[in-house]
This record gives sequence, C-alpha cells and structure tokens, in this order.
Amino acid sequence: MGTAPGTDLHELLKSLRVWAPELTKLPPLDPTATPNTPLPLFTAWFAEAVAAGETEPHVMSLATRDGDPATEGGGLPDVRMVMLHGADEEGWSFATHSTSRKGHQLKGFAYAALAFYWPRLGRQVRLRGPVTPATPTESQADLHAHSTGALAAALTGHQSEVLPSLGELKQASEDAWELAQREPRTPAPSWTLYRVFPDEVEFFQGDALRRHVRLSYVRGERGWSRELLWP
Ligand SMILES: Cc1cc2nc3c(=O)[nH]c(=O)nc-3n(C[C@H](O)[C@H](O)[C@H](O)COP(=O)(O)O)c2cc1C
Repeated sequence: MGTAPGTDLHELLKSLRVWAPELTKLPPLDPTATPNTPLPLFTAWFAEAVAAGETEPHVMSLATRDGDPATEGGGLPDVRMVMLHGADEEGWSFATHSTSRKGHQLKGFAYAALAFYWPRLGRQVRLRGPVTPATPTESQADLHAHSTGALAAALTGHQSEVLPSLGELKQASEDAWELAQREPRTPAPSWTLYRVFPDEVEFFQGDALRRHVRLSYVRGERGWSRELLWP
C-alpha cells in the first residue's frame, strides 16, 4: 500500500539538509583567537545563539548512565532534554526531581554529559563531567525564582512513575496549580538543582566545505588545555 506523497520518512529524509543557507550562517572559528578556558566561549556562543534567533537555545540533551555496568542490564546510556539553569565557575546547572529516572541514575553514577545544538550558526557544544546536587535551600530558591507553571509542574510530582490515566494527571496538576498560585513559596522537596562540573568541553563549528572545526578543552591538573580534533 502506497504512502501519501510528502509523508514517507525516507523520502522526507532525502529532501532535508542541514545548514540551508537561507536559515544558517556559518561563522568561522579561529582556534588561536579563543579563550584559555571554555566558560567565556560558551557564554559568547550562547549570546550569539540568542541573537541569531535560535528558538530554544537553553534546551539541551542530558545523558546519564543507568545502574552499575557490572550487574546485568546495568550501565546503559539514557538521554532526554532539560533546560539549562546557569553556567558559571561551579558548572552547568539543570533542575529535576531526585526521585525521577534520571535522579536515580545520577544517585548511582554521578556523571553526566550535556549537548547543545544551535543550527542557525551550525554549532554544537558538548561537555561531560561529575554531577553534584545543590543544597535543598539553593534548589528550592532556584525553583521559586521560576514561573508559577514551573512550580506547579514540580509540585505535581511523580516524575517518571507509571501514570494510570490522564485523569489522574489532570487532578494532580489542578491541585498543584492551585497550591502554586496560593502559596508561591511551597517547597517541592525532591526538586533538585544539579551541576555538571566539566572535565571536557567541545565546541563544534560547522563549515560549508565540511571542514568543521572541533575545539576540545580538557581539564588537567594544571588547568585547561586545548586541542583540535578531526571532524
Ligand atoms: C524542551 C524540554 C525541556 C525540558 N526541561 C526539563 C527540565 O528542565 N527538567 C526536567 O526534569 N524535565 C524536563 N523536560 C522533560 C524531560 O525531557 C523528561 O521527560 C523528564 O525529565 C523525565 O526524564 P527521566 O524519566 O529520564 O527522569 C523537558 C522536556 C522538553 C521537551
């Protein structure tokens, strides 16, 4: 049986391209003009992603590891999107429930990888490193600095548990919205701010002739070193 034109996955894949010139501008990356440490380059690229009109430049993929690789079924990778809450000398931060799937994974193996993609500039940033939870006070302060909707979502709770029906979500969410509006300082005890303190940060600048520039910062005993990687 035929598929209606324009909806076939493989036809669509053939028709798509990355970095179409009408949407994407590929700036050159001169490695000799980059800072000695990755944070200033990240913050500059982030600002440029915002200025270029990236829709959600603060959304990133967060990869974690499941369980212990020595046990059966353990050590498997997992990934999902989360929002960046900040990046400074203490690390790159995000927030989630410590009781969620990723929360349990981070408890068992406190190391994670993050990836950003900013297609309008043909840029990717990836980093990985150990993860540390912030204190409950700092985590709740971070939550309360965000929107009522963010608080309501956190108060709804049960993240990653099996949901018996959408009706149960509606009821829990309505209760959470009501509480968040009435008591904007209500704590969501499992909501936790985590920081990734990177061992490595790689900046990828796409190039039209596929001579992509990959600049990798590696943290060593004497601070950061930089090297180029083959694309
Ligand atoms: C654009 C976007 C942003 C998201 N931001 C967050 C976030 O900041 N924190 C969070 O816990 N989940 C966030 N999520 C939901 C996660 O992707 C994921 O579904 C949820 O955290 C459960 O993941 P887990 O089962 O691996 O723990 C976001 C999803 C999307 C699509």
